[in-house]
Formats: sequence, structure tokens, C-alpha cells
Amino acid sequence: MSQYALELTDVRYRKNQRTILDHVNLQIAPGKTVGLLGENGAGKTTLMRLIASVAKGARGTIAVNQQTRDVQRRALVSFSEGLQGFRSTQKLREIRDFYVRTYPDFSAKKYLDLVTFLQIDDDQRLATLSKGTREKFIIALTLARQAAVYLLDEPFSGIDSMSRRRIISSIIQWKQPEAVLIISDHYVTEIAALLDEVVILKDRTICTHKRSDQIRQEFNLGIEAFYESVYEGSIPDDEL
Ligand SMILES: Nc1ncnc2c1ncn2[C@@H]1O[C@H](COP(=O)(O)OP(=O)(O)OP(=O)(O)O)[C@@H](O)[C@H]1O
Repeated sequence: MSQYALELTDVRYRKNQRTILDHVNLQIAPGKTVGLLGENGAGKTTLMRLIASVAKGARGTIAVNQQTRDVQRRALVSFSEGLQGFRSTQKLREIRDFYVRTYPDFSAKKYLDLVTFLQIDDDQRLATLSKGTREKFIIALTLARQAAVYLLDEPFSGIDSMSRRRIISSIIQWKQPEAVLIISDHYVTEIAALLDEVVILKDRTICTHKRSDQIRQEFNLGIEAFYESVYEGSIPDDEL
């Protein structure tokens, strides 16, 4: 039996006759916090949508705790993409009620702790939220589940720097020790301290997957500098 919480084998995804992801192989052990890095359009969101079974039709296999079927993966993966599908007049607590009904692993207690920590008033309507508050609400909904894999897609881009630092420094405490947390972000430096591993998407595939300590030891680089070097092509492919 696989020891991995998340395992992708030769995943390929095409949309409108274009290959968006190709030969994607990835293995993540339980408990790891992983940075998913890549330039605009590299396929970070698409990869998350495939893992969460929001996007379908990929070739290859995607397994979460050895479960490969869409319905099983949806039950194990927490991903709240953009709050699409909710009406702008809906109150946040109505969206919470939807989550309570939809996901048996949604913890009302954890949600309450998260909205308190993130200082969200859930009596507001979706339409009235600032970009940052909307992102905080997505973080609360996502982490309130007791999932095997949490996916946060650029979770902090609209959040002010003080709140961002506070959230980043405590985000680990909201996941169970054995759960996997994958964060895609452009603010690499700010999340670097959190990351056990780094996955870089380039040219439609994963061009490297390393432990953070490996990056520091083997390349003598911080994660941000390593990421930039990979994109610049200044590290030979056979060393990646
Ligand atoms: N529904 C779609 N139909 C066709 N092409 C798509 C679709 N969704 C995404 N793409 C294309 O797939 C590629 C990857 O997009 P994706 O949004 O996954 O990238 P990303 O790494 O998340 O980018 P960003 O950092 O800008 O959010 C892009 O070239 C995009 O144009």
C-alpha cells in the first residue's frame, strides 16, 4: 500500500485542444506542507482543480489516501475555489450552512474559531466583502473541514501584510498533523518558513520537487532564489 497521502501518476490534462498539464508525477507524504510555485498560467490552479475533482477528464491517476474516484477524492480534499456558485446576496453564515450540509467533516467549532481568529463578521453578505476579507473567508471555510488534503490557491494576495503575517505564522495549527497542506503563492519569501517541500510547475509539468532543507543544503539557496534560478534556467536540468 502506498505511504503517500497524495499521489499523481502520469497526469495529463487537455482543454480546448490545448495541453495544459503533461506527465505530472507527484508524491506527497502525510503531514507535509508544500509550496506550489509557478508563473502566471503555469497550471497551479488547474492542478488543484484536478486534485479536488472540480476539473475532470484528466488522463493518468490521482490518488488521495489511495482513493482515486472523484466522489471519494471530493470527500477527502478541501478546496474552496473562489466561492463560485454562491449568490452575492447570500450571507456568509448561509454559505457556512451549505458547507455543514455538504461536508460531513465540516467542523462548526473549527469554523467559529477560524472566523474569530480571522476577524470575519459572518453576518455580512458576500457582495459586501473586500478582496482580503473574501480571501480570509475562503481560508476559514477550507480549513474548517477535517480533510486529508487542504488546497489553498494564492490565499493571501489581497490580504494586508500585517494580517498575512499573523495568518501565515499560525496556519499550520489549523490542520491535523497527518494532513497535507498545499499552498500556491507568489509571495514565496513570506511562506518559505512554512514549507517542508517545494514543487515548481514549468512548461506544463512539474520540473522539480524538493525538500526545503535539500534546497538550502544542495544549492545553498533560499526558496525564493531557488525558484528564480529554476525559471531562469541557471540550474542544469539534471540537478533538478
Ligand atoms: N477553462 C479553461 N479553458 C482553456 N484554458 C484554460 C482554462 N483554464 C485554464 N486554462 C489555461 O491553462 C493554463 C493554466 O492556467 P492556471 O489558471 O491553472 O494557471 P495558474 O498557474 O494558476 O496561473 P495564475 O498564477 O495566473 O493564477 C493557462 O494557459 C490558462 O490559459
